[in-house]
Amino acid sequence: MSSNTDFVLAVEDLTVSFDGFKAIDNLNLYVDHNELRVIIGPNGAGKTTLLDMICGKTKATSGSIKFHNEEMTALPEFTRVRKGIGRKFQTPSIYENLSVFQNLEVSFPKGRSVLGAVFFKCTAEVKDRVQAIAEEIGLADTLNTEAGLLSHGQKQWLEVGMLLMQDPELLMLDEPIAGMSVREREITAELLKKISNNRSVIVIEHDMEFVKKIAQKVTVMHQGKILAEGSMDDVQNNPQVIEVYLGH
Ligand SMILES: Nc1ncnc2c1ncn2[C@@H]1O[C@H](COP(=O)(O)OP(=O)(O)OP(=O)(O)O)[C@@H](O)[C@H]1O
Repeated sequence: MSSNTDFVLAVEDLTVSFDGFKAIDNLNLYVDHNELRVIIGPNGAGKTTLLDMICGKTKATSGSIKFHNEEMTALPEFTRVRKGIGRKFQTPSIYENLSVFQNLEVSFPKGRSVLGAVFFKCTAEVKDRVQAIAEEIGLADTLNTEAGLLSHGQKQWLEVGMLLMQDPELLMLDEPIAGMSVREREITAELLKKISNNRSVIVIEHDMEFVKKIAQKVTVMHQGKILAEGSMDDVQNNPQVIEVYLGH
């Protein structure tokens, strides 16, 4: 299949092998503008590896990753970030000793380094941006709180906010609700729906209750390939999906 310029992300014939083992095997994936895509599949299916390859952490053995029709495979991770690919890892990387405000402030593209932030002049533009993002992630009332004092869920939302400060067009999250309470999961579902109103979001998730809450289109991976793709109903009723994943 040839690349399609209408997609935010077009992954084609993507393969990575580790000592001959193909963790991603000739995979094609297309993500639309403002789409919230959920990727599910058994352990070892290659979900995390796929996100690692899109963000540039893992190099492809072969194949293509196009972001806005621009080939990404040869670009380093930081260049992909600059171009608008944001990735949230499972372990939070917030600065515990800085306030919520400061964490967001240092994530603004111009003042990204922590050292730089000490001397960083807080312009009105940055302040407005911090305020808007803090409201979006539900932390507007905790701007002066030290990040280390936040609840687990709040820390995760702060990290999402730090990524949003860079205004990514594609945001990828790996198991965003791990360790969260029921209430925090509900808030996270709403947050993900909200942020996908004006950007594309890819979420890897194992918790099917959560997937049902947020899913538009679901991609099921198995052995480095796509096993099925479609609505929640489609994939839930797919016998192959039940066999390799949902039936367990
Ligand atoms: N750097 C690497 N070197 C060798 N093998 C790797 C490497 N990274 C991943 N793998 C292997 O590739 C396969 C896919 O792993 P991956 O973590 O992407 O799966 P996953 O679908 O995210 O699983 P989980 O749901 O458990 O997180 C696994 O068999 C894993 O051991």
